[in-house]
Amino acid sequence: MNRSYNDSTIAAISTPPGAGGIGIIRISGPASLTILRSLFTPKDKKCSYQSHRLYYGHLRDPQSGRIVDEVLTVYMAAPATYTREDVVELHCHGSHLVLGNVLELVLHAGADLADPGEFTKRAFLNGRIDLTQAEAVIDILAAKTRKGVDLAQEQLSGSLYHRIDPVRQSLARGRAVVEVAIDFPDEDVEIADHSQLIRQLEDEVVAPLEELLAGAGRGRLYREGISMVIAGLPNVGKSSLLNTLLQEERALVTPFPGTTRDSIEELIDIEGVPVKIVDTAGIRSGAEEVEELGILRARELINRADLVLFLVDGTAGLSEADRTLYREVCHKPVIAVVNKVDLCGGREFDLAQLDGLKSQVVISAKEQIGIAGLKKEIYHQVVAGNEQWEEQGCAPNFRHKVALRAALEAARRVMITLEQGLTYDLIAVDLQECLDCLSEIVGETTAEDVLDVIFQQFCLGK
Ligand SMILES: Nc1nc2c(c(=O)[nH]1)N(C=O)[C@@H](CNc1ccc(C(=O)N[C@@H](CCC(=O)O)C(=O)O)cc1)CN2
Ligand SMILES: Nc1nc2c(ncn2[C@@H]2O[C@H](COP(=O)(O)OP(=O)(O)OP(=O)(O)O)[C@@H](O)[C@H]2O)c(=O)[nH]1
Ligand SMILES: [Mg+2]
Repeated sequence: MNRSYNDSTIAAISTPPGAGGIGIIRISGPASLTILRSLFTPKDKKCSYQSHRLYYGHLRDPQSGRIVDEVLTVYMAAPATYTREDVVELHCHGSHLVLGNVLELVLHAGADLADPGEFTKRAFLNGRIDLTQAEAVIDILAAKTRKGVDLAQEQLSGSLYHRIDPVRQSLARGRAVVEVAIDFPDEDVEIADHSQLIRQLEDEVVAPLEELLAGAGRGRLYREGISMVIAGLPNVGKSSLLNTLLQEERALVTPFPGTTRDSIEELIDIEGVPVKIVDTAGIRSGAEEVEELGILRARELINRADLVLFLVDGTAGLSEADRTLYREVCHKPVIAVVNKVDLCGGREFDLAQLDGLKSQVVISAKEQIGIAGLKKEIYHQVVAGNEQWEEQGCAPNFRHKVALRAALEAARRVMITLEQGLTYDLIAVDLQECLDCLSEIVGETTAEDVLDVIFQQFCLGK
């Protein structure tokens, strides 16, 4: 598909701000080569700018003739480029000041500053990639774990598109059959076999859509991750556990209760799931003012958490205060973690007294005992009941999920109408509705404002 697009030439710094070895300015559009010629003095004066070849030389301010940077440049001729338009890249020294100077010259030579995501938007509008692939580019840049990157790379290579496209084809075939029946009512053209059409819808539309929808939870998990709060009485070892999970002395640890006041958040990767760990102030009554504020915040964080690690001190035994705190957190998914097992000689602590507790782990945060088991238990809790996520290939995002759901509803309506032998007009409408929802996912009928929202999530230069 080829959407129309304006014929401006755009430019941006495509490497991150700050100092780096190399910084790249990317230019896309019909004036790219003219702009290159006007700024670049190649070492080889007879250089012919063959496509996809790197050329050494200097960028100069055309007005003063002053050298702005020593560079490598590449011209890539349309359509075999990232955007399908003529593209030029200027590989400069990675100083933001140098890149700023060069960009200014490029804009002066006739380019417009690219909007965030505009290069990728052009790749989409010019039909090189579909919308799910463009979204995958965002996901690659935003992924928090290697697994997240893997899933995004799969989607970039078209995995989601290739799951949705056959469903669309099947719907289009079904629609053709129904339309013939609508167009020739007098000739008594009937859909030959309702049950066959129903079967086709079930196998080729409903089942694949259900499977894709089931993967949406997985998409959310690996994209957004979960928030896990470490909660417990003062001094049970919460900050020690944070440090051990991070393998870094991030939080202060002292033998004095009431050490942590402000909450501390850090991200770790548990089997590919981004887990935000939050260390909180130990909860107790009668604390002084500053500590009390920390405790208030701890309670808020517990309420917002996806998972609570309820930490208790294995040497001290389960106190009344522990029980009270447990009652506060037990409306959440909870793992009870018995700490300081190095001091209590591996003696298991009876947490059966805690109502409804399903999961318990024994560790030593200080001596790093039982940490692998704890991580396994965290992962188990996070995917509980969704183990099939491991095997599935696609990870639809929220936008895909909403459209998949609407498509599925429309497909089910078609089946019901067929079963009840109602009019073909109704069937045609719902088939089209289903098709439209899927076309929206891959970007063929997506409204301009939705596209804007998607591409605004990109960073500059992408
Ligand atoms: N220097 C540089 N590195 C980069 C990029 C870039 O734009 N510039 N990329 C930017 O994100 C990524 C690479 N992605 C790309 C994807 C497609 C095409 C491309 O030219 N595709 C054409 C031609 C393929 C071919 O030669 O067969 C096509 O698909 O038609 C280029 C880069 C990562 N590294
Ligand atoms: N022997 C032993 N000591 C531990 C263990 N975990 C923590 N400690 C000690 O317990 C004390 C309190 O540890 P912290 O990690 O500061 O405890 P906390 O729960 O963060 O305390 P607050 O921030 O005051 O709520 C420190 O002296 C730690 O060295 C453990 O597994 N074994
Ligand atoms: Mg602490």
